Amino acid sequence: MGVRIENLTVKYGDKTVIERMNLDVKDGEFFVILGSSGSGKTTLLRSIAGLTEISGGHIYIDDIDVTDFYPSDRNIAMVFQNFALYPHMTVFDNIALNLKIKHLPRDQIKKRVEEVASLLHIEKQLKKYPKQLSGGEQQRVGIARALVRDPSVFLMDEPLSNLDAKLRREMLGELRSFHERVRKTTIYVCHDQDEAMALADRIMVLNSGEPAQIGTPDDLYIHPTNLFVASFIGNPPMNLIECDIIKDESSSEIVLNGVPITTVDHVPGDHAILGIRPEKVNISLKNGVPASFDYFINSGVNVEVHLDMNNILVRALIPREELKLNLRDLSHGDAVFIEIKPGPIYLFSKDSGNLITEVTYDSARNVEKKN
Ligand SMILES: Nc1ncnc2c1ncn2[C@@H]1O[C@H](COP(=O)(O)OP(=O)(O)OP(=O)(O)O)[C@@H](O)[C@H]1O
Repeated sequence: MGVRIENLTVKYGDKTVIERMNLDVKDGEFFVILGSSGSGKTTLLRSIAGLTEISGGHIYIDDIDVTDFYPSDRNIAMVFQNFALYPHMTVFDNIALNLKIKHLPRDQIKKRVEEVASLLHIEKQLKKYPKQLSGGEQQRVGIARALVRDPSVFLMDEPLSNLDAKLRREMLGELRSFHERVRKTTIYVCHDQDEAMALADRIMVLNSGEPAQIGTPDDLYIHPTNLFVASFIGNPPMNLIECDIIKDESSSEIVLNGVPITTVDHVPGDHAILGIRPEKVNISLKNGVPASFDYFINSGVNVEVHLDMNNILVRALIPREELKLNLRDLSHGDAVFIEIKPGPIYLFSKDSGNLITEVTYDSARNVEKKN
């Protein structure tokens, strides 16, 4: 059950966008395909829908090989970023259209349309025509038109991207709540990591048509396996700073800006990229790795402090109540120290970008100020 992709290859002319991709989306899973513009998200989704011709491989929906099926025979419902409502039909008729085509009994159609309309808070708009609705309401009608059906799979391509920030937030909650209730396999394409983290059971991060990592939002956030995912997931993004590796016979010491941070099992090379989440960085006037204060941004619950370490920006995200010093006493360029809080830190290869090791940093061994 669910959706299975085997050795999928998609080409446009002689340009290969997806090459021999394998993917298993479980039955009832909310699966998000996340990637930047041009990474192949839409191509992948349209291939599953049967709207893009594929050059090789197989696509299974509910264990049926649908590779040669027409889109209309794949039992899917799609929501696009740009969709057209029928202007001469009421909202009710727009939503009911697919059910009428299937000749469902009238009372059942009415019940289903009203349920979905209520879920998306457009129950008062059912008698109106599309042009009497705001952009956000029209978008909800487009989504309702897909949700009202009972397909094997929902395929959604950036359905919220035309909405303003507040509506988008609301709709994220509604889509997730709908999914909790129906548990229908959903494949959802977006480029926004906050949206992906909010919705997904699992996320695939796409990098130039290739899966960079597949996992739960927590997997990707806590255990990124490469620099691409580490820098893509997280807001503000993970600090990625070049460090030195000083070796003795049995172990390697990670040294940041001249200050030893921690010892790890032997790792290759003399340099690596150290990854530290901004929420694991604190600012101190006494202990830690030398840096200079740049500026801070107050975002309510947290304060985001920008620090400079040899021309590299290091962000600290500090809960306001944990702040031990008054940031307004600091001026641009003042010497401060970066303290690392207990928790995971990451070492990535400078060459391949792959994770070398993940270490649980222990503050008991916190670095001392060097004189
Ligand atoms: N019909 C087409 N003909 C030729 N090249 C195409 C076609 N559609 C997409 N491409 C190319 O394939 C690559 C992947 O495009 P795709 O639209 O799948 O990316 P995407 O991740 O969905 O991007 P976006 O977020 O901008 O929609 C891009 O380099 C794009 O230029």
